[in-house]
Amino acid sequence: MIVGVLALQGAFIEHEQMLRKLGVSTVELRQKADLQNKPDALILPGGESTTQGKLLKDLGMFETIRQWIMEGLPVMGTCAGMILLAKKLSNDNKQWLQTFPATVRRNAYGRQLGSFITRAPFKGIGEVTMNFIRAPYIESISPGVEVLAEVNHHIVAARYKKQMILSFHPEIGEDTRIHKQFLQMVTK
Ligand SMILES: NC(=O)CC[C@H](N)C(=O)O
Repeated sequence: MIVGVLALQGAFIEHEQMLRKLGVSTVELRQKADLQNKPDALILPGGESTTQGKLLKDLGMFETIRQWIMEGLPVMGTCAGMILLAKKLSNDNKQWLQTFPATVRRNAYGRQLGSFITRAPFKGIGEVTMNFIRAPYIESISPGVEVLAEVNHHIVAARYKKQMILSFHPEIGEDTRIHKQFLQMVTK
């Protein structure tokens, strides 16, 4: 299995390290030429969604990646990645790939003081540590979306078909269980 990690900006190296720990090969997607071979799954890392979205378009990568996801390529979007996948953003008039039928709020915990760590249950795993960094959360979901985790009554992780979105950063720390769950979704 080869997982493509979008490597334009943000926390992509940490995802690659997690996957390496799990014995999975990765390929960095940095430019259009990197999309010649379709990977078995995709990770859209945290970072700054506007920058990432613009780069995807400017580099001519946007349509291929959107098409791949629409065709069912499994994808995990964390933080900025969640924003890129959301069908709608409640507090931003931009929109990006729009493949995940949910409304997401950017910088939902505030811009400056919006970073924190907590522990909460994650469906199918149990309690996990969650690192929030100027994170979004999910304000509403469409039918067919499965909630995977909630913190303070806000949805912070969800799944729709082969797409998984997370408000927090599962690539921080030593816990590989969320990546493992994602890989199970890829192989099923
Ligand atoms: N850690 C993150 O990915 C933060 C996301 C960032 N606040 C954005 O709106 O793009």
